[in-house]
Amino acid sequence: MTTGEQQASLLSVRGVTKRFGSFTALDDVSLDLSPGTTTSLVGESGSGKSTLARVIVGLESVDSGLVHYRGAPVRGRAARREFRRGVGMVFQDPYGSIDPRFTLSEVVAEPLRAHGMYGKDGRQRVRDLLESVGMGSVDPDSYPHRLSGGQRQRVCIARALATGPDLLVCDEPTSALDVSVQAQILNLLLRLQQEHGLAYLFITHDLDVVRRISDQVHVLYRGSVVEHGPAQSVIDDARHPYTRKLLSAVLSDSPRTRRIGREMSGGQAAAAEKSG
Ligand SMILES: Nc1ncnc2c1ncn2[C@@H]1O[C@H](COP(=O)(O)OP(=O)(O)OP(=O)(O)O)[C@@H](O)[C@H]1O
Repeated sequence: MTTGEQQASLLSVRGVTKRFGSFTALDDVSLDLSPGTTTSLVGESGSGKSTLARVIVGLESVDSGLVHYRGAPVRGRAARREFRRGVGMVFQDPYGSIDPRFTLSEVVAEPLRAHGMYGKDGRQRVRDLLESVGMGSVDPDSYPHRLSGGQRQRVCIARALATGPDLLVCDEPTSALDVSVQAQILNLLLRLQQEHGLAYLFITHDLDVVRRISDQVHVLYRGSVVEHGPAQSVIDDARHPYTRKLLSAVLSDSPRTRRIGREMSGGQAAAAEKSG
């Protein structure tokens, strides 16, 4: 890659290798994320998707390789801090991701406080964030125990957006939710992407969802990227045998994927997003 290409990408992963003991979870992985676009990461269970997501957001160290953010290596204290402010993460399990001892406003305010951004208008900022994820009618001083999975995931998304990131890493953000709620959360993420110009790195097992939301797809197999490219061409014209196998195994036209597809399409999207 040239320096010019590296500057054009919002986030660039270069030659990342990650081992757990003698097991190589990621083997020389590279990928680039462009501003405002969605890149999906697909692969069977254990292929290294979550490990790559964790490496990208700095939750996991690497054995070799480097992550560049906005054209500069994420190295040193100042760069890591800027990176943490610019990159949010949404996890799979909205129950495990929120500490039940804190109120909703405390949960959402946490990254603002960590980055010294709470300030005089912090409370209003938290309200605006909750409003932007469809939680404006919920008391911000209440505790999360009564919230549904979808509502919790909305709070997690508000928290991930608190510092004004330009990239969200979403590790199967809907797979722990009921099918109808999955579509609502996906529609919410799509709306937020449009409103804020967000880039997404989206990990999912659901290739129907990949088809609907992705600009680019990377296919991981045993810790290596075996195929990548525009979503449509990877899905419709997969070159690697593993991708073809994965597609035929997962892209079955199941009732579940058909239903998400219906709920995400057309005019139902806005209505579907409202409750969740
Ligand atoms: N902390 C760890 N210690 C040891 N091995 C680990 C650790 N984290 C992940 N692994 C291993 O690395 C491999 C990749 O795991 P990872 O969770 O990244 O896969 P994945 O593609 O996200 O799978 P899934 O779709 O099931 O979440 C797996 O074999 C896993 O057991």
